[in-house]
Amino acid sequence: MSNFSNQIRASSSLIKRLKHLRQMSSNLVLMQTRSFTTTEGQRPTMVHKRSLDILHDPWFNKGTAFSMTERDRLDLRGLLPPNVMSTEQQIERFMDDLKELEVNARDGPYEPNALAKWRILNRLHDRNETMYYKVLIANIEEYAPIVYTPTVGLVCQNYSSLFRRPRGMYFSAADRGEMMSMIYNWPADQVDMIVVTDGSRILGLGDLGVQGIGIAIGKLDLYVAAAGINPQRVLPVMIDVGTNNEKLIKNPVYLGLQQHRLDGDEYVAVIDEFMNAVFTRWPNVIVQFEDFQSKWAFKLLQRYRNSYRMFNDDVQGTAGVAIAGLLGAVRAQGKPMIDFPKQKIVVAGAGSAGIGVVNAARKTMARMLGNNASAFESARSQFWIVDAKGLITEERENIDPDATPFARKVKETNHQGLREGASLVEVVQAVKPDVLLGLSAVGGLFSKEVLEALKGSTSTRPAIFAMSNPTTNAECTPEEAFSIVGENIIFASGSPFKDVDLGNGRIGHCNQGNNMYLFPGIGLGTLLSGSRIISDGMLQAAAECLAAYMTEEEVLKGTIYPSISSIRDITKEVAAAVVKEAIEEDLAEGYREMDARELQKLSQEEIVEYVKKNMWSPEYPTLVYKND
Ligand SMILES: NC(=O)c1ccc[n+]([C@@H]2O[C@H](COP(=O)([O-])OP(=O)(O)OC[C@H]3O[C@@H](n4cnc5c(N)ncnc54)[C@H](O)[C@@H]3O)[C@@H](O)[C@H]2O)c1
Ligand SMILES: O=C(O)C[C@H](O)C(=O)O
Ligand SMILES: [Mg+2]
Repeated sequence: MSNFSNQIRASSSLIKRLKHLRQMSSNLVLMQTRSFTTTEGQRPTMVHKRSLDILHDPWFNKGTAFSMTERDRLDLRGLLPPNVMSTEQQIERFMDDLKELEVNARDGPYEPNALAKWRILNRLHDRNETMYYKVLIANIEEYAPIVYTPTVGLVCQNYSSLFRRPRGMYFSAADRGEMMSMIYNWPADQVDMIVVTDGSRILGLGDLGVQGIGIAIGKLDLYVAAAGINPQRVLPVMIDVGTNNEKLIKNPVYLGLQQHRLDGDEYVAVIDEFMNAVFTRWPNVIVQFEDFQSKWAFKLLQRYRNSYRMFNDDVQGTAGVAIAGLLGAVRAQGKPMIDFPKQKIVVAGAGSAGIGVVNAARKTMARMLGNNASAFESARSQFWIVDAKGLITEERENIDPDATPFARKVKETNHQGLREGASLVEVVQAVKPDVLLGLSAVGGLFSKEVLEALKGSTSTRPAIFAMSNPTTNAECTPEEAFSIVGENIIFASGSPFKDVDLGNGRIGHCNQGNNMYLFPGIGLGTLLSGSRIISDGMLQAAAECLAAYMTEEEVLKGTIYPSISSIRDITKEVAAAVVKEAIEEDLAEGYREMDARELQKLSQEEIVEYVKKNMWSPEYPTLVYKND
């Protein structure tokens, strides 16, 4: 009996325990269901789309809020900026932007509605590419300053707020080991042109991190508008290795990795992995490096230029544009170009752009002087380089190896009454240069004192190149240059300025000395020649073509660069010059049905025609549905 009652007691307690367990598990289910309901709001939605088709579908798009798992499973990895955001952060970003609209729209004193114009154009770009490029090409003079320099700088500064629909690809430090598979998330089978930046030096605006993608987009707009590269075959890329901009690291709505930049071998490994991935998928692509800080610009150029089809626009494109302008300035003095090696040139700025220019200018001078060792040595002495620490001489401590060949010798500086670290004013006063060229990113560096000193120039027509971007970083304005130095000068700036009214119907012409006159033609010419690399000769041919584009009459009037309204024509000519040089150097391997042997047979006119025929124009094709 006791056994029986014991059994009853045991089984009733078992039943109780079971009941309790059931209750607990049903509570758990309830809790799970509740928590599921509160965090997600609904059961998963089944989608039959992937990749850009989701991002472009307003029903499904979550923008930066796609989780990493979703990004992986929906083939979105790399198509969005790396920072995964909550809905609250997204809304904060949107509201900030909406409320700041009026304050942010202005770009300097000239353009009160710059950002508003950019937004309208950008929306058109998202909806209808053909129409966008038709508008851009037909109005290039008016809208290049919006989609490109200078407003693109303001766009990059505000990109975390302005970001709407993603464009291009993002590879981040967190994607190491994944890039080869991520590159296949890009929906186009063929890509001809990539512009890549790591955002470390955007124009003269410093480290803008992931927001620098705007500059790659702006450069590719010119590739399409000026060079006729098919917009379906361009790819803007941002390599986000972090940022050293503390404001961005602390900004809750920043779109990029909120960590300091990778450096050293770790950094190089990321860029190597990216290059390997893109050239594996698209062996014929051309990669333009843009706005990398000088520290890496030269190193990466040397690392890749003999094995990949790549170039650095800030180092090589800028150098070519500056040489064309410098040769124009010689002609504008009524002298033959061959007099270039006699020019005394003071350069303010020893970064990727400044050093790129002096290296190329020295080589050009040396070639004119006979292209031997003594010519090369004598060309060196035509340059005086001033950086943030003043004149660079042999006595400079920890001198940057890229600047070393241009360090002035102590004997020379003593002779001129100069010394290590002499100020820009002192250098201009002592040297009395023919040319004062600024690539310093310091707005107003060519102060009243500096320009006054330039009045002592020994040139009959001194030239001022205020090449830093954007507008606020120009070393001086054309008004300052013409009013202080005199009417008989040559003036060029990196960002566009209006011509100056000198009174009595005379105008002071303001040239735009920007690498936009070369990079589209360098890219197009390389593509159409099928050259495996971009040689010095091809770059030189591009620069000489730009220099020769201006007539004697134009140059004598002070116009040393073409108007942007003819950028499509000048790009065609530059591309043809690049193709021709590639053929002459036996680098041209051909493009599509035009093989290397066919290319060899083309005359100069036929090369130009070949280039013209291969430039894409924005026309609607007839679309036909194909069910495969
Ligand atoms: N017009 C164009 O086509 C074109 C092309 C490339 C670059 N840029 C412009 O050139 C500028 C520089 O680019 P970067 O890549 O060489 O940048 P960078 O930061 O590497 O170099 C800037 C250089 O300027 C020097 N500098 C700073 N303050 C100075 C001062 N007070 N006096 C003299 N020198 C000073 C620095 O020491 C450094 O050597 C940027 O504004 C960029 O937009 C223009
Ligand atoms: O982007 C430009 O307008 C020119 C140049 O590449 C720059 O970095 O300033
Ligand atoms: Mg640049």
